[in-house]
Amino acid sequence: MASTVVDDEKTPLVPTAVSAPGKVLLAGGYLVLDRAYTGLVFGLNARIHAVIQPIPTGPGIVLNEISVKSPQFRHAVWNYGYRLAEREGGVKVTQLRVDADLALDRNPFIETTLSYVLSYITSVASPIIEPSSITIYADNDYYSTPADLTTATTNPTTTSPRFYNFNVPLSEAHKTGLGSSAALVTSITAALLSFYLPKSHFDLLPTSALASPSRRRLHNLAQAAHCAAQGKVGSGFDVASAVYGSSLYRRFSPSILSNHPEPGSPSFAPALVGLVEERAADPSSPAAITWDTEILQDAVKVPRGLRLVLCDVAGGSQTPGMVKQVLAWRAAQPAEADALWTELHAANQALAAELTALADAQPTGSLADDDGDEPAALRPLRAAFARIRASLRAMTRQTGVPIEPAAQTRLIDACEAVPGVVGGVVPGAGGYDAIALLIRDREDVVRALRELIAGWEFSGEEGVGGKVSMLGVREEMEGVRAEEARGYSL
Ligand SMILES: Nc1ncnc2c1ncn2[C@@H]1O[C@H](COP(=O)(O)OP(=O)(O)OP(=O)(O)O)[C@@H](O)[C@H]1O
Ligand SMILES: C[C@@](O)(CCOP(=O)(O)O)CC(=O)O
Repeated sequence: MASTVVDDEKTPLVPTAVSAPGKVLLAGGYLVLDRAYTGLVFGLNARIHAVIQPIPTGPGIVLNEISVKSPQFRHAVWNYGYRLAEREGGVKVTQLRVDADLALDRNPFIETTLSYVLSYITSVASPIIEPSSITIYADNDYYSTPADLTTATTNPTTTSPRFYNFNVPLSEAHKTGLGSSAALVTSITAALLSFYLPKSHFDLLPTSALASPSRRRLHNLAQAAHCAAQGKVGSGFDVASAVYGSSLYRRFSPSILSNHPEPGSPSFAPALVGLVEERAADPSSPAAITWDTEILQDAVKVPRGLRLVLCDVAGGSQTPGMVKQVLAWRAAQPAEADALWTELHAANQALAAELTALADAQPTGSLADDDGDEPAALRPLRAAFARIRASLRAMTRQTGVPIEPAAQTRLIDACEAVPGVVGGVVPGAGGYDAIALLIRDREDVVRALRELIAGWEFSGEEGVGGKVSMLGVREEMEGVRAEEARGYSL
């Protein structure tokens, strides 16, 4: 364990908690990788929470250690030592062994985030980082719930725990695809910045302000850390929605991140500050970087009385492989791809426009109100979903990649036939992972859908099969937010 003797004058650090939402890319999968197009992304009411607190030490001694744990999972403890690297290389973070006999179980998202955020903090504030411990809590819908937990929580004599103890190692948990890594990186980044930096430099309030410089720095830093941990520069819609919540999203130019130095390499720290604060790294470097991300919060709304529903399809798809194949096809067939991309983009825009128009036109009343037949106002929305699905099926046929495969077509068709279901799509990259539905927000509609899904035997063309389950999540407009640090426990 690394230790350093320092001055005993310290500013007291106070326990701090932050949460960031998961996401669903309702429309714009693949297209959003290209700045010419946008994605319609909704934040979800399933959040990842990070609670950070000081580790008490004896007078005059500072341990250079940050410990992170995720108590919902077995053996999910990661301890890190840190030190300033030479030649402005930032903070070097090294995982410490919890037990000499156990192999190191690395968590690249946590390790990379620590090295990015500590490098930034030591560059703009004190070079001394006091030790801390971080606890992660994930809302239950991020992972499929084992049957025994479901049974326990449906038993009327027990109350459902806010955060399940999944009682398996994280590597064995089945993710439901809500963007756990982006919400994790965003909440840890925001927690560290709030904890170590003075309010004058970083303040998460006010919660929604697009113009907030703190939120913008958080976005830039979390995107950089997430891409580095993933080992690739994706569109970043998941981190953007973790920070800003639901929006019509246009990605940043990939070149902003693709040439960034590695942690530990000379000048990593000033380059990172330049990237986060959008100023030239030093007087001799070229112009300042400006993130060209576009986040239109007002262009995304859900009309009163409607809600999103997500269903998890057991089995799942390998998204990275699908993305590679689709992009390779697009490069090989530019004319065909252009036509397809143009039509799908128009269909996606039409859905966003219909949702917003309907939300703005309904300042009172609710589309869930029961006055006999389904409101005629929902017809254009149905048409918008149908148009998107037609394009996604064309994409499936032309690329040969199972974006909306026949098994998903059958499932979405069946859901759309339930009265009160307005429309459905395969979200994100599509495939066998999930479906997203827009429904009238009524008990009877949810019940009918639940019954259909409970009895549904999913059987895909590629041997993918299993059960479908309805998640307990819905859309939420708000992005990252400060939480009350007291009161978190399993
Ligand atoms: N509760 C958690 N505690 C600690 N680390 C976590 C937790 N949840 C996720 N992670 C980290 O995030 C990784 C999963 O990230 P990945 O990008 O593969 O999934 P995702 O973001 O949920 O998926 P998708 O992009 O399909 O929505 C895990 O391997 C782990 O490193
Ligand atoms: C295919 C892509 O556009 C969306 C992938 O979304 P998801 O992980 O399936 O939710 C990739 C990306 O935007 O980075």
